[in-house]
Amino acid sequence: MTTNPPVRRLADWPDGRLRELADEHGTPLYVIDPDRIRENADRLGTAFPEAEVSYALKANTNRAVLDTVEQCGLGAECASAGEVQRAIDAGFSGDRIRYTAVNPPARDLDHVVELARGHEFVTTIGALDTLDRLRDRDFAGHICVRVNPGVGAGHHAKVTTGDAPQFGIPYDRVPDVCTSIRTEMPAVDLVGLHAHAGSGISGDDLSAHRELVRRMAELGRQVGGLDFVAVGGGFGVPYDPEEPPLDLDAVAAATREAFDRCNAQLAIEPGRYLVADSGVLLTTVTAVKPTPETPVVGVDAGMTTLLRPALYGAVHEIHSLAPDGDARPSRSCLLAGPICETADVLDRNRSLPDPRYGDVLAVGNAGAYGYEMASQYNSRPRPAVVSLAGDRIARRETISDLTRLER
Ligand SMILES: Cc1ncc(COP(=O)(O)O)c(C=O)c1O
Ligand SMILES: N[C@@H](CCCC[NH3+])C(=O)O
Repeated sequence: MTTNPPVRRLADWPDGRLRELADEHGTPLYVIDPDRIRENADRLGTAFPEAEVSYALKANTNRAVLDTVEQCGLGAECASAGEVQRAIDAGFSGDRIRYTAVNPPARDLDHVVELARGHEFVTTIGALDTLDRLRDRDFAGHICVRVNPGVGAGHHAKVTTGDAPQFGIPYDRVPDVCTSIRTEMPAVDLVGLHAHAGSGISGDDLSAHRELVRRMAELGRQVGGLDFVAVGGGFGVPYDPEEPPLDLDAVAAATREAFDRCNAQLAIEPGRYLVADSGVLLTTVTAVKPTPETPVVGVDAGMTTLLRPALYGAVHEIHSLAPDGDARPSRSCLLAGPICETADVLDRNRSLPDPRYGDVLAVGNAGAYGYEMASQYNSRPRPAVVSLAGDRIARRETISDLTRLER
């Protein structure tokens, strides 16, 4: 059974403290609560006691986040040489790191092969020629094969990976590929299989998750002699306040049942589930423009701060932190950021206590794929990140940072 609340909604954050942080550090500002990451890690560990749980770094690579995850004893699933380096720097030992190479650039392989000599982590290949490229670099070590399971799931087609051809070796070819690795490549040790259905799995699409796990267990039995079979991450969190939280015990039960009779260890690699509700984004109202239809409310966080609404049409919970908000009438508004793109809209129809210039708004579930996908487009410096306790865990970029890399 789970031991702590399965979701932290925006209303559970301390408004007064968020206002203080906005005053002290300015906005846009990401606020991260490491305690919530620990609670999420505990809940995963309780639901999946038999599994090796690795954090998918791509959700949030801030060093304070990685330190917290490392202290929780989880592993690190890395998508690039940069993420492997970050994991090592944060103290993850090689046996807790897995590098999942997706069409890896040569520079990534150079760096990773060098790191693997000292740290002996597992490298997951999604194409046979990646193995040839590793051998060209005298790679010797642990290999895992990424499978394209032909089963996808996710909150949006853009993040549904299990049936996308660019990820993994087609399911039916995997046994032969594993045989040739074992017979023709003595320097590498095949230790696992891996697949990932996609990101943002909700209670409704558990059937896809179950089918992926079933297929992977079958493959694990067929290939045999493996240390682990990884069935990916993708556990969703409710962005809509009305949506119930993912029933983690039900996901674990479905996984266990489908993984039946596979001798290898079950491995999972959630990103979003660990960090999404550990973070909020604070943004300030910079303009209120009456229009004949929905009034436009300008805010200082745009698609360069939080890309998810523009990229996926994602809808995040948004609250006003105005101290007198309860006394104001509600108004529907279009919340737009400061970027010269029509897509730069946080929400087209959001009801808020009559927004006024200077109000601070809080955006929920911003701990995953928020800061991580921020950019400097329109020459907007990236925001600061602070912990709920007030530690500055990433400084705000300045205008001079924008040209730091240029001659
Ligand atoms: C290979 C792999 N593992 C793990 C994850 C983590 O996904 P999520 O953050 O949805 O748990 C992803 C992202 O979708 C991924 O591509
Ligand atoms: N960036 C996506 C998740 C992608 C996961 C990467 N495989 C999101 O914000 O929902």
